[in-house]
Amino acid sequence: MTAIGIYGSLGRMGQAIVGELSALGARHAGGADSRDDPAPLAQAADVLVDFSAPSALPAHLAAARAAGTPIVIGTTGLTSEHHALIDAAAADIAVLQTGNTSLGVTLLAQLVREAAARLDADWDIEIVEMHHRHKVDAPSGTALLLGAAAADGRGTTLADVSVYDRAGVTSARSEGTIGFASLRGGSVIGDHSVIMASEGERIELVHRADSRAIFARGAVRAALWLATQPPGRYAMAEVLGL
Ligand SMILES: NC(=O)C1=CN([C@@H]2O[C@H](COP(=O)(O)OP(=O)(O)OC[C@H]3O[C@@H](n4cnc5c(N)ncnc54)[C@H](OP(=O)(O)O)[C@@H]3O)[C@@H](O)[C@H]2O)C=CC1
Ligand SMILES: O=C(O)C1=N[C@H](C(=O)O)C[C@H](O)C1
Repeated sequence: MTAIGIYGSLGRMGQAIVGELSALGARHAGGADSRDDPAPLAQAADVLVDFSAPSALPAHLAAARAAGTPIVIGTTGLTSEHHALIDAAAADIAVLQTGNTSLGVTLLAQLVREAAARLDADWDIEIVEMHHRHKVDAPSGTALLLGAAAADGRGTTLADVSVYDRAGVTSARSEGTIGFASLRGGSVIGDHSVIMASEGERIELVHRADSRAIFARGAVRAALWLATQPPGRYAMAEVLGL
């Protein structure tokens, strides 16, 4: 039985993952949180999952790499420096990083890419997300993932077309940009809307998470799949065969 180690094991996601392990045929190899040395867990586990904090990612990746243990990274709020570290680690171990491990969002990203590819640039794309009051990063990792899919569908990159803040802006919307809005409040697990708006009509592609179990099940499925892969950087769509 595959032993899964959890970085961030006492958090909301860590606890949700613990609750899904046995039903999916996995074993709990243990957990590590902010006061723990990440190395022993990396050595004890067949595969790791990380749902902790961006500041912890360099140490978690280094421990996984030193132990030769594959790692699923679900932590969001990552910078380009974090992504460079992930690419470097993927030379030695199997790594899967995603802002959302759910089946629904993985499929939604493909629908968004397809819609953006088919619609002209005069269809404005805006992404709205809402999460619980405890969330610390914005926009959400999922919003960024969906924005990247839309930009990819249009043959560009999110870095070139994203607009994260319109406070104080006095000019009209620039064609081809992708805008983001983040709402925070209460206990909302995670809602995302990709709005494509043209003159006289509007398409809205929406995903609503009712439970963290969808992320936890996706993370465990990803870990079980990743445990058998050679070194490289992988995506959720490969796990789910989408
Ligand atoms: N990809 C996906 O599908 C999803 C991703 N997420 C992301 O997962 C992350 C965690 O979310 P959530 O569980 O709600 O957050 P919580 O705040 O509930 O849990 C975070 C956990 O990480 C631990 N942690 C914090 N800092 C460190 C550190 N420096 N080293 C080791 N462990 C640390 C905390 O331990 P301690 O209490 O000791 O500080 C805690 O156990 C977020 O980035 C979130 O956006 C969430 C849902 C789905
Ligand atoms: O912090 C959360 O809770 C979530 N984070 C992920 C994100 O940033 O997109 C995934 C999910 O929406 C819940």
